[in-house]
Amino acid sequence: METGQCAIALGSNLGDSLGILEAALQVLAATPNINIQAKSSWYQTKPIGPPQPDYINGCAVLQVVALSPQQLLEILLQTEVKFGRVRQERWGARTLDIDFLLYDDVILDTPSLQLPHPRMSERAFVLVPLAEIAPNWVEPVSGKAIAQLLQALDCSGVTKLPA
Ligand SMILES: Nc1ncnc2c1ncn2[C@@H]1O[C@H](COP(=O)(O)OP(=O)(O)OP(=O)(O)O)[C@@H](O)[C@H]1O
Ligand SMILES: Nc1nc2c(c(=O)[nH]1)N=C(CO)CN2
Repeated sequence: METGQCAIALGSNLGDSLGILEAALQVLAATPNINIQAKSSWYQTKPIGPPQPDYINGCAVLQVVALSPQQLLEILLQTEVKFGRVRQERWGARTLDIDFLLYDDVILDTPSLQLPHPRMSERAFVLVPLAEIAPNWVEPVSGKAIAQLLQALDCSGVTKLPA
């Protein structure tokens, strides 16, 4: 059966963020046709957007079997809902945000799903953890590897948490 490699970013800045993020990864690991191949450290990050508490962010690489990009997005959105995500202000505080970053070298531009995630390359809170687990993955729009994209960013607001 067809397999794919996907990268996701997770973030939380409301409630027991670390507990929520770990539990979300467990839910994904227990989902049929999804295997977690790598998981980054967690990072405390300064909020981008409106004033709000610091976030905890991290990334994971998933191997998926017989799941289209749209099907994986649905699973990620359902997982957000499970952890009480209520959609409010754009870029405002949330218990769980999961962004779908990459699916192999797929480029997609539909109303419900854009791949690669269009804002990933400008976000140190995404690229720092992703570079830890997938530094050589080439972002297909820029043609640049994650580690190379990261060199252009200011990472001063991103602090690794102890394991
Ligand atoms: N690559 C993607 N990952 C996640 N959601 C996406 C993606 N591309 C499009 N979407 C759509 O965007 C919506 C998610 O928006 P959401 O409110 O989570 O954005 P945000 O997290 O506030 O902002 P940002 O997208 O800048 O991280 C989803 O309903 C989904 O259909
Ligand atoms: N540091 C940080 N800032 C953010 C984040 C996030 O995950 N981390 N998510 C946002 C909404 O997508 C808006 N701002």
